[in-house]
Order: sequence, then structure tokens, then C-alpha cells
Amino acid sequence: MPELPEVETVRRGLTRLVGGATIQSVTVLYPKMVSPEAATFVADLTGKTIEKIDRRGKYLLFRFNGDLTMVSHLRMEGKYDVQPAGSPVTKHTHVVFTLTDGRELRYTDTRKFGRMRLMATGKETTLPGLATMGPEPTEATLTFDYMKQRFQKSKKAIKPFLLDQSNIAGLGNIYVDETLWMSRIHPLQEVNTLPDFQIRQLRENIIKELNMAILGHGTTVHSFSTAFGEAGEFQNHLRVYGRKGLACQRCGTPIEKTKVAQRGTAFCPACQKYHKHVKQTMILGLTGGIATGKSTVSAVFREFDIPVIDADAIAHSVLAPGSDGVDQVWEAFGDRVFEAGKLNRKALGHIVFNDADELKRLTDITGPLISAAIKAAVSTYRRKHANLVVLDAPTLFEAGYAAKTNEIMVVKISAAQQLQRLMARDDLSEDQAESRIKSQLPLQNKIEKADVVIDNSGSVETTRVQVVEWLDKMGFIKTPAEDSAG
Ligand SMILES: CC(C)(COP(=O)(O)OP(=O)(O)OC[C@H]1O[C@@H](n2cnc3c(N)ncnc32)[C@H](O)[C@@H]1O)[C@@H](O)C(=O)NCCC(=O)NCCS
Ligand SMILES: Nc1ncnc2c1ncn2[C@@H]1O[C@H](COP(=O)(O)OP(=O)(O)OP(=O)(O)O)[C@@H](O)[C@H]1O
Repeated sequence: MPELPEVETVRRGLTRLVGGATIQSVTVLYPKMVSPEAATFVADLTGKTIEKIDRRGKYLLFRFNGDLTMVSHLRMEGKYDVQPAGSPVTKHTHVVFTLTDGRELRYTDTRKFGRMRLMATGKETTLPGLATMGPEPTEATLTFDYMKQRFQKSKKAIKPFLLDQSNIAGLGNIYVDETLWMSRIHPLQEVNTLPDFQIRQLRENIIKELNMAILGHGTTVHSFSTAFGEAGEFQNHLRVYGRKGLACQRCGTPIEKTKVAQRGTAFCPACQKYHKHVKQTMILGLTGGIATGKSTVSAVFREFDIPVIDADAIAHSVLAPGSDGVDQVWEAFGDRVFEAGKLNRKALGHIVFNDADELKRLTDITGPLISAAIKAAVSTYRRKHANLVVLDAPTLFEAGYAAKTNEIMVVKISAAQQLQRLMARDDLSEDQAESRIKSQLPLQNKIEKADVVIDNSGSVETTRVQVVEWLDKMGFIKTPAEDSAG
């Protein structure tokens, strides 16, 4: 069934094709499809000009001169196309608008579920579907305050809640699954258990995703085509819908498919966990390539008193003198990485960053220790009711921490800058720096998985501004009034 992006794609196409065209005659081949009854429908439209085509939710609103509006809903399979007059119609063509310029605007619908209603302009807002319709998902119309007060009142599962057009206009099965995946929300999560940060994420993801889908001319998974008879392209960008059994593009876990409110529902069981109780603390994963600027970004969070869990520091502590980790490293690597009984990190680094098997041998030891320490730190901050905790981890994706976060921020710089900053900071040769960079997942790969990308190729201050903007957008910067109110 066409959702908002597909209907908007049709609206844009039709505006180009028939905006300004005048109707010479109308043939109704399936009278049940139109109202008022066919003879009046035809008489009222004859001689009228299509001044504009609007959209509200999944409804098309054809505006004619004489203050007439035709409300058209495509339902499951409805399609408009424009053909030269007299060319053969199909058995599924139900309404033909002959234009004065020798073309025909035709409506076809294999399922015959679509409807067209002609009425005085302005009256359409009283139609059952339109009268109760929720806000359009745009920056200006779908506000956080609206969502918050609406969400507080509902104990429904989020999936059917979002499909209900009276809450938010335009979403259907595909984009609900996509935006829930983007926001790490389980489709069965009760709406009133969502913390503020998830409402903000969901709001932003709905607006972003629908805009992207419009730019991609909609999604064709079944039969949708544009007014030009072409398939959409956005099906190539879907992350969960239609991907059952395939790896989650964020964490690698196979996507599952289940039924929620009678609708097929795809989700990632690792990224979209169901929570019995509200999880108030947002975990922001912060990553990038080596020396791209994670610590520089972390410093901004610390400036706002936001706790940062530093995976590198934890990695150091699990290999501290006398630790179990060091014993295990000695058993695995032997004396060659020890000097006077002390672990020689540089020597170990030299081995592991030049040989993937050796790196795996090391991370098989350090991985579980680091992971347990991160888990303990997160639990501590949750108990303290922190609103936001940053997990700064260079190997966030490689080590499998991505599914444990609510959002991922990637810090990027150009390849040349990365090499130069790494060589300068760690006093490495070009070869040494390159082999460290190569031992990590390519930066571009991380950027593709990111929810937000911080560009650190300019000054530190330019980077700071981007981080502060994110904090502000997510509601983590309190105004002085909010602060004094506690
Ligand atoms: C090999 C070790 C001893 C080298 O120590 P050294 O003091 O020279 O470097 P340091 O620990 O400060 O790491 C520097 C940078 O190397 C990169 N790096 C470290 N470990 C890895 C890894 N497993 N995979 C890819 N890159 C890594 C990161 O970008 C990190 O910021 C050390 O990096 C280590 O113990 N690595 C394994 C632990 C780990 O996976 N750490 C990452 C934390 S999530
Ligand atoms: N915007 C910037 N302009 C110039 N130099 C910068 C900028 N941001 C960071 N640097 C420098 O680049 C180097 C790497 O930055 P930083 O230490 O923040 O990276 P990192 O991603 O935390 O590194 P690692 O992967 O080792 O943890 C440092 O020497 C830092 O001072």
C-alpha cells in the first residue's frame, strides 16, 4: 500500500504532468468508486481546470477552479497515469479524465479499493479519515511536545500506534519498521514507556526517513509506480523491511520477522530489545578511526558534565600490571612482549597491528574483560539515573558494542589528515601509522552505519559547535530556568 512518500511522489509527478490542465469530459467505468453519484461527479468536473494538487497524509487533494476538491485515496493498488486520448484502456481502468489537450488522466486499480470524492474545497477536512488525522511528519508540524503528550496517554504497542493515522500522518508498514529500527525501539514496546530521548530520536528519524524516501521516488516492493510509470528506488535503501534472515546492517544479527497487530513486522532482535521498564539513560556510542578525534569530541561531552566511558582506558586497565589480562597475554604471546617483567605495549602493538590473527588472539583475551567492565560502568550510570552516557570506543563495531547503544556518533576526517595526525601524535612512521589504520574497519564503513557524523576536519571549535548542536537537539542542554527548576 502506498505510504506518504509514494503518494507524495505521485503528487509531484501529477503536478508536472497535469497541473493546469482542463477536463473536457469524464468517463466513470466503475461507479462505486466515485461520489457523489457518477452523473453529478462527471457534470461537476467537466470544464474544470486542475489548479493544484495537494496531499494530506496518504490522500491526494486535486484542487479545481470553482472551489472544488477531489479527494483521492489510492488504497492498496491505485495508480494514475497519463496517456494519449483513445489509446487502449486496461480492464482495471476505472475512471478516465479526458483533457482538452488530447491526453487522458486515467485511474487504474486492480483491487478496486480506491475512492474519489468530490466536494467543496475546505469541506474535505470534515471527512472521517481527514478530520482526525495527526500532524504531517515535518520539522514544523510534528513537534516533540505534541509527541510527548500524545505518547504519554497511550499504553498501545508502538507499531500499531504509529500505523494509526490519527497519531501521525502518512506512515505505513514499511516506514514504521524502518524508523523503529533506526530508533532501536522494539515494535511491541508500549508507547508510554518510551523515554524522552527515544521520542526525540523517533521524531527525527520519521522526518528524515520520509524525506529520503521522497527523494528516492518512493519504495516499490509490490506494485507501486510513479505517475510516469516508473518504479521507485527507495527499496534499495531499506534496512529491515524485506530483509528477514539477513544481517542487521548495524550489528550483524539476523533480522527477524514476526506479526504485530496482524502486520508482518521486521526488526533486529539485538538492537531493538523489549524493555519491561523505562530505560531512562541514553547510551551514545562514539567511534571513528584511530586519531580521527574521538577524544577531542569526548572532551566536549565532559565539559557538559556528561559521563564518558573510555574503552581505551578500560583496555589499558585490563592489561595493568598484575592483572589476569596480563597473565593471559604472557601465556598467549610469551616473553617477546615483556620487558623486565612488564608488558611492552609498543611491542605488542607492533605484532598485532601487522597480523590479523595475532590481533584476534589478543582481542579474544581483552574483549570479554573490556566488555564486562563497560557493562558494569553502564549499570552504575543507570542506577545514578544519568540522562546520557557516552561510550567512547574505537572498535565499537568490530567488538560488537554497537547493539548496546541507542545512537552512534562517528567522527570523521580525510584519509590524509588521519595519517598525518596519527603520525604526529604517536610519533609513528608512515608505514606504522598505515598498518594501524588498516587493522580497523574502514572509516567509510563506519560513517555508513552512523546516526550522526561529526566532521573534525576543520578547527576544534568547529567540531565543538557540532557536538553542542547535537546535545541541544536531543534536549541535553538545560536552559538556566530548567536547571534551577531541577
Ligand atoms: C595492542 C595494544 C596493547 C597497543 O597499545 P598502545 O598503548 O600502543 O595503544 P592504545 O591501547 O592506546 O590504542 C591506540 C589505538 O589503537 C587502536 N586499537 C586498539 N585496539 C584495537 C583493535 N583491537 N582493533 C583496532 N584498532 C585498535 C584504537 O584506535 C586505539 O585508540 C592495545 O591497543 C590493546 O590492548 N588493544 C586490544 C584491546 C582493544 O581492543 N582495545 C580497543 C578498545 S575498544
Ligand atoms: N580539529 C582538529 N584540528 C587539528 N588537530 C586535531 C583536531 N582534532 C584532533 N586533533 C589532533 O589529532 C590527534 C588525534 O585526535 P584524538 O586524540 O582526539 O583522536 P582519537 O580518535 O581520540 O584517537 P584514538 O583513536 O587514538 O583514540 C590529536 O593529536 C589531536 O590533538
